[in-house]
Amino acid sequence: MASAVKKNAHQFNKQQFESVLTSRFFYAPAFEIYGGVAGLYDYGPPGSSLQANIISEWRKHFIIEDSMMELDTTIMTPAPVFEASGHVARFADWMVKDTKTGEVLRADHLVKAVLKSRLDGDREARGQKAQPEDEKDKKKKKKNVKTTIVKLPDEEVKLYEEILNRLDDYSGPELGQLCRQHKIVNPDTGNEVTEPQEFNLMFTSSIGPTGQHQGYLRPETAQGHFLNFNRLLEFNYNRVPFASAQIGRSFRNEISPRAGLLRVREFTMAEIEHFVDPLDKHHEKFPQIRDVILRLLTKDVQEAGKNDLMEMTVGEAVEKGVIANETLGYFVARIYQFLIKIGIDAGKLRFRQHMSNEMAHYAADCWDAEIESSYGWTECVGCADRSAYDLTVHSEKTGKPLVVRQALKEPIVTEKEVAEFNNKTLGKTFGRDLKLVTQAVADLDEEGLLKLKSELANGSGTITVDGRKFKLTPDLLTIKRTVIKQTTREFTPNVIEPSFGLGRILYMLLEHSWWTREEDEQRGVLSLPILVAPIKVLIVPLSAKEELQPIVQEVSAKLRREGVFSRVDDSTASIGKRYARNDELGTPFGLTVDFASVKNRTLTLRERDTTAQLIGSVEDVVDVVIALVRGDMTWEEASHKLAKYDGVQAVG
Ligand SMILES: Nc1ncnc2c1ncn2[C@@H]1O[C@H](COP(=O)(O)OP(=O)(O)OP(=O)(O)O)[C@@H](O)[C@H]1O
Repeated sequence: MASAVKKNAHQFNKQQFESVLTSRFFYAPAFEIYGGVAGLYDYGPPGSSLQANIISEWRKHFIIEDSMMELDTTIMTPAPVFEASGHVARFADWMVKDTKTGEVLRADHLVKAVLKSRLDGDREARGQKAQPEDEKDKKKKKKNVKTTIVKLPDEEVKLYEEILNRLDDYSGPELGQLCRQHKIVNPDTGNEVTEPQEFNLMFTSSIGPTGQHQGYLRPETAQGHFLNFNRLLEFNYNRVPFASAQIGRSFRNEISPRAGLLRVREFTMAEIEHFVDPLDKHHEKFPQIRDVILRLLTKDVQEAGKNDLMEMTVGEAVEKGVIANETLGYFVARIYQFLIKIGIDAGKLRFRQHMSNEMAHYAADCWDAEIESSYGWTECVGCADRSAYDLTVHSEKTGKPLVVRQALKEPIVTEKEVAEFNNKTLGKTFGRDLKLVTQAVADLDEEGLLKLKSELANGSGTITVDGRKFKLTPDLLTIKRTVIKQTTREFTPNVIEPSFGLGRILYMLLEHSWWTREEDEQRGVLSLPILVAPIKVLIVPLSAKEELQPIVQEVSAKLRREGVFSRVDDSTASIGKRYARNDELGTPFGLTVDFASVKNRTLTLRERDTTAQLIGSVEDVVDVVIALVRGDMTWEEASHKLAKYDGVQAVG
């Protein structure tokens, strides 16, 4: 008989949850015994295994499924790369300082926290519920922005709401003006703040012993894909579309990281760059995901100051132009499927479209997978159509073409005016200015060439370069109407970029998986899907007696051989405590080795969420648990398979 999962109905207890994550060493502040550094975390054994399992599934779901080309490019990057990409000029946030203590605050976060707290106070004064906070408001809690229950004038409420909706629009000086206009001060001290200053989030470094080559730690893995574009293209037999993928560390010197794993200074990203013909963004596997239903928060809805989600299939979203094209839609749906597969709660997942003011000028469309947690809604995956921006800027900076040359099925035949130069006479006439003159003629459009042609027919013409006039005569060049047959097409591919932050996803997954037992709210369970659970099977010998050891060894050896990650808990704690501890680690199955195991070769199998138990022979139970871990069998099927042992008693 299937047992039910009995969850405690009480509210999520964040303190209890976070203390379990630390005590079970999912992750913990790095360098703690030296006092720690904000925004740097170390993952312990369960956190590392969980991340490795998420990555393993990510590789299967994206790289293997779509035959992507995997990369591992360097973290240390010379400055010109980020000058070209725009990061040196623009990858920055605005910071302000407390005028007395010097404490550094992110300007937009400060404005948001203070105005939101005033609005919350107003809502309470009006007897309404406060708005749920989002990740960026974490500062508010830490910074003790006390919500004062005061009713505000209606026009002030409207103004604050407008400011909050358009927060991304404000420049640094405008944020400073908002602080002055609305008397926004450091909530911790009541002190005024300085004028906002721009702060680039990249960590700088220098390459080589003399320090003359400036470098940066990459803030994303993407540039490594773009710089290797020509090699990747060749690897793909000079054809698009194709995608490259990379999992690796990125670094951002966040101004004041205060939201646990959600805003850190060093983190693992998994990024895909899908290179596609700008004239053909259809995706051949789109029909496979067409019916995936998504919850979308469109830019139109947000720009109207609302929050309503639209539920529709990806097919419909692309057809109606809500999502810009099939390839972008394909990746949005694949991101959704991945997040659900690893255990993210579908009810706490939405895709939010960037509003016009958030989107980079070159981007065609951009959707963030946002996940809800006790921190509010947080972007965990960005998915953007970045058009031809990245390849174009690197090509311009280096002079190296980053383009696709494609043979045309049908050649394009056109007629146009073409200048033919007589290099001998030109060289004699113009000497060192030869290149300047020929380039200026080559740059003329059809109209310019026709004008010059008629001037030459009348004896001579002139061309002006940088204010200097050069006389051209028919012995120097002729302009002829020529038939041109174009057999290849050259274009810069567009890039669709899904960009995952693994730490954020991992934290969300932990929070969504957490609950406490009805009978005892101190007993927490992490219902991680088997697929990603750090340890799959816990082997628990009932006693420390020697006689149980051979079966413990036998079972763990068999599981090892089958590639099932198990762990023996032979500590002296009671069996209940040992199971409770492993429920907190998210271990889905337990095998109890007791004296009956020795006498009758039986094992007891326990399921984490329901605590249901099944008994059977060592062989059958081990086979069943392997099938369960591989997803080849459900618990229901396991119960049927082991039903023949009903009535067999465990010694416990
Ligand atoms: N400081 C950070 N700590 C942890 N993860 C991060 C951080 N910054 C970005 N990420 C992750 O990398 C992904 C892609 O980065 P992207 O540049 O799109 O983020 P972003 O828009 O700068 O994020 P935010 O606006 O929250 O700072 C994000 O969806 C997120 O999962």
